[in-house]
Formats: sequence, C-alpha cells, structure tokens
Amino acid sequence: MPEEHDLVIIGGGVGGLVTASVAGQLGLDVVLIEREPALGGDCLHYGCVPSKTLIRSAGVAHTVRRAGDFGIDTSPGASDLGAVMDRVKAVIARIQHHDDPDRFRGYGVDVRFGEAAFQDAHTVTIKGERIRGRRFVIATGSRPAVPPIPGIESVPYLTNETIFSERQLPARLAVVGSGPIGTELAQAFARLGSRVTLIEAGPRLLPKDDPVLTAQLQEHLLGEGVEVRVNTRVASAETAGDAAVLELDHDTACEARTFDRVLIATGRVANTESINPQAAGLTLDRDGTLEVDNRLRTSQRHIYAVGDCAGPYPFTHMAEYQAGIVISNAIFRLPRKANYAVVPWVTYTDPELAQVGMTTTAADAAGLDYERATFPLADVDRAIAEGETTGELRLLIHNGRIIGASLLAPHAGEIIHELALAITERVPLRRLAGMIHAYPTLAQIGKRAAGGYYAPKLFSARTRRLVRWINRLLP
Ligand SMILES: Cc1cc2nc3c(=O)[nH]c(=O)nc-3n(C[C@H](O)[C@H](O)[C@H](O)COP(=O)(O)OP(=O)(O)OC[C@H]3O[C@@H](n4cnc5c(N)ncnc54)[C@H](O)[C@@H]3O)c2cc1C
Ligand SMILES: NC(=O)c1ccc[n+]([C@@H]2O[C@H](COP(=O)([O-])OP(=O)(O)OC[C@H]3O[C@@H](n4cnc5c(N)ncnc54)[C@H](O)[C@@H]3O)[C@@H](O)[C@H]2O)c1
Repeated sequence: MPEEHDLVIIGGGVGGLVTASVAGQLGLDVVLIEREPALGGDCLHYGCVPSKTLIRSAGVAHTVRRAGDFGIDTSPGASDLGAVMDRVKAVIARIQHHDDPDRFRGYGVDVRFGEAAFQDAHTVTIKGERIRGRRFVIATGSRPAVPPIPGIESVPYLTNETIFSERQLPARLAVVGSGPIGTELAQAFARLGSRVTLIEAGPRLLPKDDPVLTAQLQEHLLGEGVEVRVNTRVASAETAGDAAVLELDHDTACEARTFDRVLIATGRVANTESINPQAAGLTLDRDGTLEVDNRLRTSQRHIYAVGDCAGPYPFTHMAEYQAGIVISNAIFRLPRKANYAVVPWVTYTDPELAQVGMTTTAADAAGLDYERATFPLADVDRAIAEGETTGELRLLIHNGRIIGASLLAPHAGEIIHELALAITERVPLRRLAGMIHAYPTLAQIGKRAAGGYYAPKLFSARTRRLVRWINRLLP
C-alpha cells in the first residue's frame, strides 16, 4: 500500500497553487498534480494574462489612432499581430517565474506532471502510479464550451486556448458570445484593425451586468466600429476556402456572412470528467461543476473543490479566495464558510465595466426596497480632461448604505474597490459623501454620486427655511 500523503491537490492553476504553497510552507506532506507541462493554469496561459496584455497593445493602437484629438500629430501604422503576440508570450514567461515548479518544491511540495484520475475516494492514479491522500483539493478549472452549431466542427474556429497563438490579424473576425471573453476580445481585435462582428444569442451583451451600463458600452463599441448583433444565433457554419461562412439567424431573417476567423466565446464547462468523479463518489451539479457545501467540501467530506470546477464565480480572485477557505477548513481545521455577498468583477473593455455587491436583478429578487444614486462620467472633471466621458456610476442604496455598485469608466476595476470596502464594512453613504477625495481624480465619482443622493434633502425648502432662521437668530 503506497504511503498516505496529508494533502493531494489536483490542478496547478491559481486555486491549486495558492493551496499548495500555504500547505507546503506549513510543513504538510503535499503532492500537487498538473496535467499540462507547466504550472499556472488558464489564467496565466490562456486567460487573464494574455488577454490583458493583448488589450494593452490594442489600447496603444487606439490611442495612436486618436492622437489627433489630443493635438498630437502621428500617422497610425498597421498593427503587427505577430509582434503583439510575441509581447503576450514575453509577459506570460515573465509571470511564469512565480509558478516555477522549483519554487513550490522549495516550499516542500512534491510537484508531479500528468493527468490525475480517482481510483477510489482516497487514491488517484497518475501515469499508472497510485497516490493516496488523507485529504484532496480538486482545482481542475474549466474549458471553453462549444455550442452545437451544425457544421462548426468543420470550421477551424478559435477559442481562448488558440487565439493567442494567431500571428496574422484577421480582416473579418466573428466573435460568438458576448460575455467577458467575447466582449473584451472583440474590442481588442477591432482596435488592432480587424472588422469585428460580435454575435450574441441573448438581447444584450454582458448579461450579468447592469443593463443601463451594458447599453452604454454597446453604443461605445459601435462607435469604435464593432458590429454588435444581439438576439442573433449562428444557425450553421461551413468552410469556404480559408474562410468560414456563418448563417446568422435574427428573428425571422437569416443572413450568410463570411469571416476569416471565428472565435467561440460562449461560456465554460468545468473540467470534472477527467478526474473520474464517480470512482470517488463525488456528485456533480447540473452545470457539471462539483457539488460543494459552503465550506467547499464535496459530497465526500475529505475532498474539497475550488475555482472554476466548483463555481459559482469563474474568476481568478474567486479561486484564490476559495483556496483561503479550504486552507482554513482542511489545514487549520477551523470551520469557515465562503461568503459571496461582496464579489467584485471587472470586464476589461475600455471603458472598464465593474460590479460589486448586489445587482438590481439580485436586489429585486431579494424583494429589497432600495433607492439609486447615479452620477455620469461626463460630469467628472478628470474624465473631461482625459477625453474619456463614456460611463456612469450606479449605486444601490438600502437604509443609508450602499448594497451594490456598477461602474462604467476608465480604470473602473481600480475605483470599484473603494466601493467594495464601503459595502463590506457597511460604511454609511453620508461618510462617503463627506470623505475628502483628491481632485481631479476619476474616483471622485463615488463622492459625487453620494453627494447627489443627499442634495435634494440638503437644498429642500425645509432646510432653506431652517438655515435662514439660524442666520437671523445668531450673530
Ligand atoms: C480569456 C479569459 C480571460 C479571463 N480573464 C480573467 C480576468 O481578467 N480576471 C479574472 O478574475 N478571471 C479571468 N478569467 C477566468 C480565470 O482564468 C479562471 O477563473 C481561473 O483561471 C480559474 O482558476 P482555477 O485554479 O480554478 O483553474 P485553472 O487556472 O484553469 O487551473 C486548472 C488546472 O488544472 C489542470 N487540470 C485539469 N484537469 C486535470 C487533471 N485531471 N489532472 C491534473 N491536472 C488537471 C489544468 O491543466 C489547469 O492547469 C479569464 C478566463 C479566460 C478564458
Ligand atoms: N474580466 C474577467 O474577469 C473575465 C474575462 C474573461 C472571462 N472571465 C470568466 O470566464 C467566464 C466565461 O466567459 P465567457 O465570456 O465565455 O462566458 P459567459 O458565460 O460569461 O458568456 C457567454 C455569452 O455567450 C452567449 N451565448 C451562449 N451561447 C451562444 C450561442 N450559441 N450564440 C451566441 N451567443 C451565445 C451567452 O448568452 C452569453 O452572453 C466568465 O463568466 C467569467 O467569469 C472573466
């Protein structure tokens, strides 16, 4: 019988790596198993890092194109996608140092490469070798979900796993699905010079975000030349030489359109089949993620799951947060529950779209009686100076406190954290209104929205009468 390790972690992405580094440094006997030849997972190799690096190059192309608006004379050249992707690779390589297997071995973690599958609830096999553990953490992530479009398999479509290997800028790019992946990459490729058509089956892009702000973002993308086709399904696909013909089905009308490349960005499926969940007696939810309780224990209490394979939020910061919950429960043996009340998320378009706390959909579903405080970016001095005035802050207020914030603005992903702290710490809105914010910053939008909320009360007839009365009475 092979020795029994304290902790066996399957998956070397963010969720697995955070758990492994803490468990190893605390002196546990830890094995970390990754099926790819390198650690880092989707975020580093095919997700956050390459996408944000590409978005940066696209932003530079956009700024050069707009240079005349700022009084700078430049002649925009063509984008060299090969050079852009070389930079993407260089950035991945630089960040990869943090995920060097030797770094983890230095923490006492036994790093193994190969695909792990459960043989029973205490044993996994990797390349024919059996590894036994007292506890397990499954952190196997997710992969692109490809919709059952007739003919799609005959088209050499791209996903997030292949698009960052492209070297030639496609003249005509179809992006199917307008979640964060589709919307971010649609804008980036349009800015680099592709003619992009963003195809969304639902009535609007980014369906999990505030509809008023997604409508503003949609207008902004249209203004940059992205063709946005909502309520549109791809009815069929076929190859035509090096190109692909998609039949776009919009209500009753059908239209055949030719594209040089097709990116599929229609959601994710959890990587759970390869681990042979049945052999360990693990239960899956209907969407294919592992069923976990609020301490992230699966149906087998000694097996935990974190990140995209567990849900409910497929974000890197969520995998990291959940790893912290598992460290508490499985390593320190301190019962700790995951709390998803204040989860920030950001779509890195330009302007960025950020959300934290309750959306209106969630607040309506909870039957909350809330008020709104909003402020347009076009009235923020710094935004005017920057020439970036598309956007708005929308706050949901309940009992004088912020319960949700949605922000469309440049750097919204940075600004949203002030509001995340206010929601987490239940800071009264009047404190935000009274706090000194440096001028001129985009972050002033929070103070302005809060101030706007109190303005009708401050300048009411009653307050004006009171002020006049005080000023007559007092010397
Ligand atoms: C294009 C794109 C952009 C994104 N941008 C952002 C962003 O800006 N911000 C953000 O927060 N999130 C972003 N995400 C989401 C983010 O990448 C994921 O939420 C995150 O990577 C999840 O981490 P994880 O540890 O759960 O899984 P992963 O990072 O996917 O790691 C899972 C690992 O498990 C391995 N594995 C799978 N099965 C087995 C097996 N049987 N045996 C051994 N190893 C196995 C895989 O090879 C992989 O390395 C983006 C995703 C995509 C696709
Ligand atoms: N900035 C970020 O944090 C970031 C960036 C990228 C990805 N991610 C994570 O990865 C997850 C997956 O992203 P995603 O954008 O692939 O998925 P998603 O599930 O968020 O969005 C998919 C979109 O595709 C549409 N769709 C589905 N099937 C379709 C079809 N056949 N034709 C046309 N449209 C169709 C859906 O209506 C939806 O709007 C996200 O939910 C997010 O959590 C995060």
